[in-house]
Amino acid sequence: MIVIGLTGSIGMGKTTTAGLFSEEGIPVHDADQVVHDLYRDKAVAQAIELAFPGSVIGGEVDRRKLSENLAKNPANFKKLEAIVHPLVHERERVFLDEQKHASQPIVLLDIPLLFETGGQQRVDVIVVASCAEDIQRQRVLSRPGMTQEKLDLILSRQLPDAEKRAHADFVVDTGLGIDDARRQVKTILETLRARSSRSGKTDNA
Ligand SMILES: CC(C)(COP(=O)(O)OP(=O)(O)OC[C@H]1O[C@@H](n2cnc3c(N)ncnc32)[C@H](O)[C@@H]1O)[C@@H](O)C(=O)NCCC(=O)NCCS
Ligand SMILES: Nc1ncnc2c1ncn2[C@@H]1O[C@H](COP(=O)(O)OP(=O)(O)OP(=O)(O)O)[C@@H](O)[C@H]1O
Repeated sequence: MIVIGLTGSIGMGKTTTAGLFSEEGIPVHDADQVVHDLYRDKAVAQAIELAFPGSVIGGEVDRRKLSENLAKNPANFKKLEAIVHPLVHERERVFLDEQKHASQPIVLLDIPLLFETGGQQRVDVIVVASCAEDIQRQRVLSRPGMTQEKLDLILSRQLPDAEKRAHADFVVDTGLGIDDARRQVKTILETLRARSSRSGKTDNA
């Protein structure tokens, strides 16, 4: 099974690109989505309320409250990540086991902090979603509740885009529109399938 690791800085188009892989029949595991789901879990919400009082509303983690806390004290990111990341990794392991049992030839892990958390070890191929910085800022700042301060805070915790691209096996340019990105994704999959059928032939020779 080929495990693709898809990453990219905030607003670069990871989720959209993951959706294009999904359209092509590739099973996708989305770490950001897992975090959002975990925040609705009672036990997780309790642990986060203990560490960050006032960040749980109605039994669920309120991401806006949590963001306000992090903006006041960015050192708290480490404390939050220590609670959340092991749970995300556990979900990821379960997903990979399930897909392996189902004999899926290619799967995709959408991991925003792939490089920052040593995730390169867990994947076979790295795809980076990227676009020009002005497009990225425009996209992110148009989101409700997003501020320049919050964007800068998140960017300060992410490996710069140029470094991500330098370490990628493939880059999907998401600044050219959805049809172009779809074509790029199809080409990546064709390349991976051709590679794996070549290596299959070599193994059997
Ligand atoms: C900071 C939080 C509250 C902001 O929530 P919000 O709904 O506004 O944003 P969302 O979760 O959609 O993330 C937006 C972007 O920020 C990135 N981001 C999120 N957490 C982090 C982090 N710890 N370090 C760097 N970038 C991060 C995301 O990957 C994404 O690209 C939330 O992202 C969070 O709880 N993060 C901690 C968990 C984490 O590390 N997630 C990353 C993937 S496992
Ligand atoms: N190929 C594309 N063509 C046109 N618009 C795109 C493309 N990819 C992404 N976008 C747009 O850019 C915005 C951000 O995309 P998306 O949510 O996929 O990014 P992300 O990297 O997952 O963001 P985050 O890091 O915050 O989770 C969305 O409005 C999306 O529609």
